[in-house]
Amino acid sequence: MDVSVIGCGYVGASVAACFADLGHDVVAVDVDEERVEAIEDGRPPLHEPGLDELVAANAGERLRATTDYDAVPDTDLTFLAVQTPSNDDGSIDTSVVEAAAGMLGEALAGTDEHAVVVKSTVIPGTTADLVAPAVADAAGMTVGEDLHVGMNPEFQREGSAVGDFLDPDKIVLGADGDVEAYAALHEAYDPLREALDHEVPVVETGTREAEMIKYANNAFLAAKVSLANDLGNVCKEYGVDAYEVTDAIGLDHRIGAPFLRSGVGWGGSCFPKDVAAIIAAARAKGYEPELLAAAVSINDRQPERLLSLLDRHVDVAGERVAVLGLAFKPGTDDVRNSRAVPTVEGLRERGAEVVAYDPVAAGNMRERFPGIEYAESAAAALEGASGAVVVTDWPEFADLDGEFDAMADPIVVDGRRVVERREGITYEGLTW
Ligand SMILES: NC(=O)C1=CN([C@@H]2O[C@H](COP(=O)(O)OP(=O)(O)OC[C@H]3O[C@@H](n4cnc5c(N)ncnc54)[C@H](O)[C@@H]3O)[C@@H](O)[C@H]2O)C=CC1
Ligand SMILES: O=C(O)[C@H]1O[C@H](OP(=O)(O)OP(=O)(O)OC[C@H]2O[C@@H](n3ccc(=O)[nH]c3=O)[C@H](O)[C@@H]2O)[C@H](O)[C@@H](O)[C@@H]1O
Repeated sequence: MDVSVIGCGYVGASVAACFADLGHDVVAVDVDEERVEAIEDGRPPLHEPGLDELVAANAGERLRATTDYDAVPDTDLTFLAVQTPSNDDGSIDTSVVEAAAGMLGEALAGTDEHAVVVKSTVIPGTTADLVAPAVADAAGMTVGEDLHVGMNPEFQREGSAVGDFLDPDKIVLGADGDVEAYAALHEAYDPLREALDHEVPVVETGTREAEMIKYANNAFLAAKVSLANDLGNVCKEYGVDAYEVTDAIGLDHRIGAPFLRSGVGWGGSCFPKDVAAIIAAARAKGYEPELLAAAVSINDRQPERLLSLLDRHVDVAGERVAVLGLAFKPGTDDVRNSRAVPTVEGLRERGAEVVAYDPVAAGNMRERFPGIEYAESAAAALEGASGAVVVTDWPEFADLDGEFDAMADPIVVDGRRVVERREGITYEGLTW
């Protein structure tokens, strides 16, 4: 099948490379020349484990990249995978999707038939009410006749995007009853399902439902972590180990073990953006989503709770304090909405001299905080520090041991339950 993917970011690049590897002829389109050049040269346009091999293996053959939309009409199906950032009030900014839909429509003018599928995360109604008319008007096509429109949300995580795409828990196909759109999506996904040794549930639904499934999925997971944090904060007040509690409740199949790790909270490019967007969308309709709003405020509070535990042991004004971990989660250099940002801000407000360490994310955090010190290793960050806070659960922090002896005052406040408690350090867990 000939497939085009608009947008070569985290989602678009991995989706394009995976579909090519599964045997489709894929053309990836982006306005960013560097990303296009990278793919054309056989290099991944961004860091994502496994993407390098897939791009190298398929570039120049089943995977091509271009800045030119003229390549699109030769394909049968186009996925729109451009960014959907937040407006200042948290609502979704659809201007990039709308612009891409218009460009796509212009390129499709004169085409006999085409399927357009939104992969970006968008508020219910965006596909049917904004994208479909934008493409149809620019192309001079008619939705449901020669233009088939669908919505296929993506559930991959950063750091495991390729693996998640190739072995999904579910495939959601929204197409408002358009048989041709469902058929095109099935044709795209059939090789993936055939390559697996187990069945993948395929949910055929409407475009609004598909859009909402994506938000509900992220909102549920974010709220699950916030509930674990809320309960964890209660545990801490009572001297109860929240991890023993969540390990036990996670055994109840109705609860499930994943996403119960309490600590300094959730960050990244998606949970904060998507929870804010669905809250804003609810409010726009006059509904107050109280539980989701509480999930956000609990999340916003956790970094300050982390620092207040440090305050119990040391007045950090004028003192060197180590921040271990800057990425929003391990396995990535992404610092967008990382809990390290409010943590560093809180330390600086207290007058601390911050020395930060992250195995890969220091470069990105330097753009946000150029004025703090960045250490080359956790050991170097800890040396002479009067306190340390752990913000990211990088596995290497679990191996720290004698390094704490070089601290001026070995106070360790762990926001991720990754450091081993040991003799000789004053250890505080955020929720244990
Ligand atoms: N990052 C992730 O792990 C996940 C993201 N999503 C959703 O997928 C969507 C895309 O996210 P990312 O890939 O992270 O974004 P990104 O910002 O990494 O990539 C978007 C790409 O689209 C390109 N682009 C923008 N306008 C264009 C146009 N008119 N024509 C062609 N290319 C254009 C940009 O240059 C950029 O390379 C968002 O809605 C996001 O919420 C969904 C699941 C996972
Ligand atoms: O829409 C998206 O873009 C993606 O958002 C998340 O993926 P991602 O943000 O890459 O990372 P997660 O592994 O979900 O972690 C998100 C945040 O939650 C935190 N978290 C996660 C799990 C947990 O138990 N505790 C916890 O604090 C992590 O530290 C991290 O800051 C979802 O897991 C993906 O399914 C979704 O496709």
